[in-house]
Amino acid sequence: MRIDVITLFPDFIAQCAAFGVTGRAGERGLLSLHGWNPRDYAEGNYRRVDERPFGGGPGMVMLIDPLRAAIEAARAADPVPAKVIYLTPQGAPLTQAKARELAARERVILLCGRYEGIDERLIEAEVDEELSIGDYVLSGGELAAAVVVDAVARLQEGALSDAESAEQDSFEGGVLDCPHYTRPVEHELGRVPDVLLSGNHADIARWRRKESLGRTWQRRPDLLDEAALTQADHKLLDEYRARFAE
Ligand SMILES: NC(=O)c1ccc(NC2CCCC2)nc1
Repeated sequence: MRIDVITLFPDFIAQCAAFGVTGRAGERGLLSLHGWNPRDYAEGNYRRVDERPFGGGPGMVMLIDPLRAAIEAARAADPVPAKVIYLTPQGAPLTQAKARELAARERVILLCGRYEGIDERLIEAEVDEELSIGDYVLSGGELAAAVVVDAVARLQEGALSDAESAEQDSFEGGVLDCPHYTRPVEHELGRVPDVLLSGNHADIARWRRKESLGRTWQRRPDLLDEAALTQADHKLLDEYRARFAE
């Protein structure tokens, strides 16, 4: 997968993707990341990329032309067509399902704004989708872009070893992850649940599913409504809830 990022701070994105799973995905040729700086396409002595907003008000707005030229340069760098995604609080929420959809694409161009945002005419003309990583405001779209890069990189085939498999992801199947334990079995903070030591894989899978469902019920009941629960799931959830009825 190829990701082009339009940003005033290309090094920022390169650094975010240089470590761990994203770094390894790059080394394995599973993901290629390219930064395009609108300032390289800005004209005039000061190479302006922003200007004051019409209608007054605080802050600055990013100019159309440097952004448009950077997007065109990114498009021209590879024959594969790419959708342009603008990271903004006004965007659709990024979910694991959306991450999987993006991870299946050959190319994506991520557009990062700064200041108060970008001229609306550029959004209308060049942006295919607007995405938000959460309901809060950041000083730039770069952190949101880095989150998207991470979420799609780990989903590239071969990015995660079997031990790290994305199949058991939190939100996989729309429910939260179960608790995880490792050695030592006994610790001053407590003991590992016996079922996980039993070697009985059916019991372990059942316990993990029950914990995932139970935690989702407790912490994110909104997700539970969306998740397609089987009859067996409902039984597990009843068992989990029974703990609190006593
Ligand atoms: N929640 C988010 O995904 C998000 C994205 C961009 C942003 N700030 C950018 C947007 C235009 C100027 C700064 N803040 C928040």
